[in-house]
Amino acid sequence: MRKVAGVSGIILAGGKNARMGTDKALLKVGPYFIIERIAGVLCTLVDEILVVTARPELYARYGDKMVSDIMGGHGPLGGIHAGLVHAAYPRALVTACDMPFISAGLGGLLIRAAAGYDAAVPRYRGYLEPLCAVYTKNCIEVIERQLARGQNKITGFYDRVRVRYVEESDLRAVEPNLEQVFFNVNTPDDIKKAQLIVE
Ligand SMILES: Nc1nc2c(ncn2[C@@H]2O[C@H](COP(=O)(O)OP(=O)(O)OP(=O)(O)O)[C@@H](O)[C@H]2O)c(=O)[nH]1
Repeated sequence: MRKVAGVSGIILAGGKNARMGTDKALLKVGPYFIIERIAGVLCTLVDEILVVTARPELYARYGDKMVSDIMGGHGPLGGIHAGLVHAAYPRALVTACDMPFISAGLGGLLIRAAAGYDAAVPRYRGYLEPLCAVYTKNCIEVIERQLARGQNKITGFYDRVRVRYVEESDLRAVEPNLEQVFFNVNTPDDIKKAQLIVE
């Protein structure tokens, strides 16, 4: 796959991991840590990788820049905001740090779909997947205003920017196993499921 120039990659790794009880991103699925798998896919697509985390010492080897939330305590949307502010490029492919099976096919499709829009967000089985999506710096200001109102819902600002919703038929054209690519690990049981997939 050819890289689209001028795109950042943002890995959100600032969560509490309460359900897992340990850092999800540093659990292994197959021979690789989850964050290692994600960084391996992102580096085929983007020109820099930012990890948004309060613990840079854990993740330094998986990104070019370690950055912290600027508006902390707002959950993943605070991480998206900080990533966009610190990104060197106007567009960013954003992923959670707990999605072991994200693919270059999906990421590439989202980057291409975002052309002419402020964001590109997949919709799978009727649900948006805002933690595996492309956002541009045009979103920064509206996110700031939303967070300042104490509203942390990731999709809460979508009606104020131009969002390209990437529908299931388009997603399937590049990625037949959508259930797998959007799978995220939250609990010890999820890790067992992920292991079964790679075995
Ligand atoms: N930068 C940043 N990332 C966050 C924050 N909260 C969650 N994330 C990330 O957003 C993604 C989804 O997080 P969740 O699974 O909803 O929450 P979590 O805190 O990781 O896990 P739980 O504590 O079990 O809910 C993961 O990649 C998290 O690391 C935050 O406040 N800041």
